[in-house]
Amino acid sequence: MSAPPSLKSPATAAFLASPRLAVAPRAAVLGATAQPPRRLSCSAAVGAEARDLEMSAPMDWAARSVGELEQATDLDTFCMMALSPLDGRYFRFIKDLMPFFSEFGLIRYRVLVEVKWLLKLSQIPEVKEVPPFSKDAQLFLDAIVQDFSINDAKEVKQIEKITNHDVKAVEYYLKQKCSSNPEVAKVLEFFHFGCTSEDINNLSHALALKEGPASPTTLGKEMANFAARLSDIGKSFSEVKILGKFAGAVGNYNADVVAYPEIDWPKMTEEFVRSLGLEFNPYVTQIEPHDYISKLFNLFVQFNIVLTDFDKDMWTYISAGYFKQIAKAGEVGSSTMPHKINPINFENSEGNLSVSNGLLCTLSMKLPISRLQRDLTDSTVLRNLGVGLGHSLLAYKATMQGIKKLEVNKVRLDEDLEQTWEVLAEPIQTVMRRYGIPEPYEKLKEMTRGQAVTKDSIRKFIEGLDLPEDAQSSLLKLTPHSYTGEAENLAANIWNVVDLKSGFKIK
Ligand SMILES: O=C(O)C[C@H](Nc1ncnc2c1ncn2[C@@H]1O[C@H](COP(=O)(O)O)[C@@H](O)[C@H]1O)C(=O)O
Repeated sequence: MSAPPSLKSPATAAFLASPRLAVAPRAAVLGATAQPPRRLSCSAAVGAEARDLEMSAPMDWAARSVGELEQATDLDTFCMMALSPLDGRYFRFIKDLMPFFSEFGLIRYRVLVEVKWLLKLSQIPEVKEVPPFSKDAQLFLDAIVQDFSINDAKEVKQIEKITNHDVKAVEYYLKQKCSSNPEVAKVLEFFHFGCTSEDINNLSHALALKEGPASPTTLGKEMANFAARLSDIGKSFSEVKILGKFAGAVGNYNADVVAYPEIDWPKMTEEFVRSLGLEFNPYVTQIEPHDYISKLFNLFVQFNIVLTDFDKDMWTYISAGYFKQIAKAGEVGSSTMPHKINPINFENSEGNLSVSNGLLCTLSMKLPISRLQRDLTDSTVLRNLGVGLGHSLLAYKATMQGIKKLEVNKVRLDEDLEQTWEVLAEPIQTVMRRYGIPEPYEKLKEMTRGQAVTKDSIRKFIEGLDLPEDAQSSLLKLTPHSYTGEAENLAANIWNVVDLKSGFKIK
């Protein structure tokens, strides 16, 4: 790779012109393969005789598999070897998040912000050194963002190997890329003008969060209580403002003000941040303080806690037989019990919600803390935004999949209700209180204690009560099946509180 043409300092140019970081030959990296496998020995006493067991150290197969991975060009090999289950086993469920939260995504957003900032500068009359671009030059710059590919991101990574500064690498990449356009080539030094890296980074992360999180809809229409709880939290997502800063290295526009004192920088940068569709945070240090990410993730955590409660209830209903799971031909429930269909989707969801909340809590507790102007601890931590959200997305998909497989087991529900006539003790007692019959609770206790409560025993008890005729006849009509109060109406009216259209939008 040649040095970016815009680099004027001889020292920097010489540094950049120096050979690329030497990549160690594969054999050296995998040095272990070249050596004979180490032997581990241990003693084991078996009865009276003790003998040495010799085991091959795992280095040979491990190194071989890393070698295969390094040579691989197919997705299956990468998935097979991924350390994170999100990137491997569950790749197909969360791949939609990857363009936003991967290394590629971050680089692409940085390119977008740098290009848009150059375009913004060209529209500020006081910045005469960057005159408005012609239509062609604008199209050229837009195309850099629109057509930005994984190969382009790889070019940026090559530059980063030399700079060891990931944001600077993007700036050099753009300078290199734009040197072929005569109009843009004249203003290359205005890429990253007046910016600190964090001006670019915070907007990139904010855009990823704004465009990336999936929008789960309501879960379980018939589960009205959960739908209402989840929807209530869901509405709060839209109240979190995704914020951006662009105020330079200490949050005061120091360098910008010296270069162009006549410009109203807070106003100009607010316009810029808003033009990206983000809210503006004027009170910042070198970094946007990340409080909004904390708020957002705390909401995800709360949402995930309710969903965990839902998953556990569904698991319990299934195990009680209230729901059947529709079997899919070819699928195996248990390797040893052929009849079994486990509630694996709800279990997968519960597990991933737990992993997700662990990560989201860590992120939300860590990110708002940075020493003085900033420390760089957030840089590496922020690379995990997508991991936390990825486990959530995986869980939401698993719950949805679980719900799709369910079938209400009416026979089982009827059986259960038929055996629980004692539930009518509550309404009978309440009607007795209303009509002033003394000691209603005690009388029912006496009737139900130590005896099976049946349809007949309940009927006999009601007939023996001194109640107005209509109250008595409505009690006689009551069955465990019909003792459901307003449940049906409440379930039907759930759409008054659950708004599927705007429930989960993030501003
Ligand atoms: O505008 C600036 O750069 C100001 C500078 N602060 C920095 N701001 C943002 N990024 C910086 C900063 N410093 C380093 N780096 C680069 O961040 C990268 C950190 O890598 P990782 O820990 O893997 O996330 C890694 O690429 C680092 O090189 C300061 O002097 O305070």
